[in-house]
Amino acid sequence: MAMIIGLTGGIASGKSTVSNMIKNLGITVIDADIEARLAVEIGEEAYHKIVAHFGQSVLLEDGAINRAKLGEIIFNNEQERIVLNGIVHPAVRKRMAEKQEAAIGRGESLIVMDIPLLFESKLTNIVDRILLVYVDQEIQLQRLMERNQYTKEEALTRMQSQMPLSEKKALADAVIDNNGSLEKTQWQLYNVLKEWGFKKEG
Ligand SMILES: CC(C)(COP(=O)(O)OP(=O)(O)OC[C@H]1O[C@@H](n2cnc3c(N)ncnc32)[C@H](O)[C@@H]1O)[C@@H](O)C(=O)NCCC(=O)NCCS
Ligand SMILES: Nc1ncnc2c1ncn2[C@@H]1O[C@H](COP(=O)(O)OP(=O)(O)OP(=O)(O)O)[C@@H](O)[C@H]1O
Repeated sequence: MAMIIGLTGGIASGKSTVSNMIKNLGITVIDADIEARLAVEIGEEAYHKIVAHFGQSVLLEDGAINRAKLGEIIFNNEQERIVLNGIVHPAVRKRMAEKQEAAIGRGESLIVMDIPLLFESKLTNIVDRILLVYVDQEIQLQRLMERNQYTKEEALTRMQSQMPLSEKKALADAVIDNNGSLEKTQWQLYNVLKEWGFKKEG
């Protein structure tokens, strides 16, 4: 039986950073953000539903989804966010389940699902263990503003559209504190994986 680890956190808490460390160990990581991008490519079912609801104004000249524009709408309006989630999330779940089946078929014993909204979308039942990447709110804000060149307000509206990391902390099986250096984060990751039965080869 494969063990499925749900890797979660908050926006800019360091999930991709940790997920890259996990991939470097040869473990398959299935990334919800990537699947969500693929699910809304031109021609996909979710793409058509987005255009039908949000209109042509959320499209770029080449017809692709204007992610900045759609983000502006949904991070400032909960109702619209619920509509978008309702369109995109079923397709993401389906795509992730297919990739998980394929990894199990290859005989992999540890599979990581990187799901930013694991708690918000009530997906905790699809994983065996939950690993949370945690940072303090101030650092989260600072890293998000820096990475995306957002104003403080833009960054805060995005953070506020998610469950606070302090609440997620209490619901996780293990927590990686990513306030410090990358070395400290890497060390914590090794310890958790070791505790959960992962043996590094070589
Ligand atoms: C609104 C969109 C177009 C903005 O795209 P953009 O390229 O700016 O951001 P990206 O997709 O890289 O997401 C960055 C982070 O934003 C946060 N986030 C994204 N969508 C949501 C949401 N609906 N609610 C809360 N937080 C969200 C997550 O922490 C995610 O890791 C895009 O995020 C989207 O399609 N969201 C809906 C699908 C979704 O929920 N994706 C997240 C995981 S399935
Ligand atoms: N320990 C750290 N020290 C300094 N900077 C860090 C650290 N961990 C991550 N960062 C930086 O913080 C930013 C957010 O990290 P990352 O992109 O991994 O977060 P994320 O949780 O995957 O975000 P999102 O959900 O928005 O995609 C990035 O610019 C990254 O380089």
